[in-house]
Amino acid sequence: MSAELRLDNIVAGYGARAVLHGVSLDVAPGSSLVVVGPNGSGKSTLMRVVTGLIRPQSGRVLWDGRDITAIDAPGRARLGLGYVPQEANVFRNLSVLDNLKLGHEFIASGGAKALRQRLDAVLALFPEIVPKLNVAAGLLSGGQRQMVAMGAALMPSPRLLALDEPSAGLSPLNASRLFEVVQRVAQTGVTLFMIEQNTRLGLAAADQGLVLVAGQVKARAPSQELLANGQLQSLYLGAH
Ligand SMILES: Nc1ncnc2c1ncn2[C@@H]1O[C@H](COP(=O)(O)OP(=O)(O)OP(=O)(O)O)[C@@H](O)[C@H]1O
Repeated sequence: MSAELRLDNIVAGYGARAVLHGVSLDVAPGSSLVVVGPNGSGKSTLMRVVTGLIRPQSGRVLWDGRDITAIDAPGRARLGLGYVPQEANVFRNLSVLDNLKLGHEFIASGGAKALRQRLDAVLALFPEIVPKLNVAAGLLSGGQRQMVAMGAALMPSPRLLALDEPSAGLSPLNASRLFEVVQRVAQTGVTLFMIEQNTRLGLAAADQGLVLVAGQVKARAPSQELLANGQLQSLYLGAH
C-alpha cells in the first residue's frame, strides 16, 4: 500500500543550523510509527516538520503522494493531519465538552447532527472523560487532559494523528495507562505518528519504531524488533 505520510531526505533546523540531516521515513495508512532517540536528537524538530510548524531547508513532505512541504500547519490540519502538541493542548478554562466542540468547529463542516455523531464516537473512545464533560479541562489530571486533547484532535475525523510526547509529565503508571488509550485510538484505523521519550512504552504502543540519533535515522523496524535489540537499547536509548 502507498504511504499516507512520507518524508523524503529532510534537512531541517533553526536558522542556518541543521538539526535533521537527511531524514526519510514513511507511515502506511492505518499503521503507527513512533520516533524514539536520545535527548536533543531532533525528535521535536521532526514533529515540527511533519506538522508544518517549520519548513525544511531541503527535502519533501508527501501526503498521499502529494507534495505538502509548502503547506502550513492549519492547511495540513484541513487535509486530515491532526496534531496533539505536548503542551497547551487544551483550553484550560473551557469545559471538556467545549474543548471537544471547538476541536470540531475549527476544521469540520456540517451541522449539529454531524457534531453529535463525532462527539458520540470520540466519547466512546474515551469513556474516562464522560463523567467530566462539564468540568474545566484545567482541573483534570494530566492523563485525562491528554485524552481531552486527543479527543479534540479526533473530532474532525483526521486520517493521521500526530502525538508529541504523549507521556510527558505523567507518572509511570499514568503513562502506561495513556499508551493503552493510544492503542485504542490506533485500533480505530487512524494512522499514528508519535515522538516519545519513554522508549519502552512508546515502542510497545506502535507497530513500527524509528531510532533517531543526532538527526539521522539509526534504525527503522517493527517495534518489537527494536525492543528486543539490547545493543540498540544500551547504545542509544538509555534505561527507559
Ligand atoms: N526553537 C529552537 N530554536 C533553536 N534551536 C532549537 C530549537 N528547538 C530545538 N533546537 C535545537 O535542536 C536540537 C534538537 O532538538 P529537539 O528538541 O528537536 O530534540 P529532541 O530529540 O526533541 O530532544 P528532547 O528529547 O530533549 O525533547 C537541539 O540542539 C536543540 O537545542
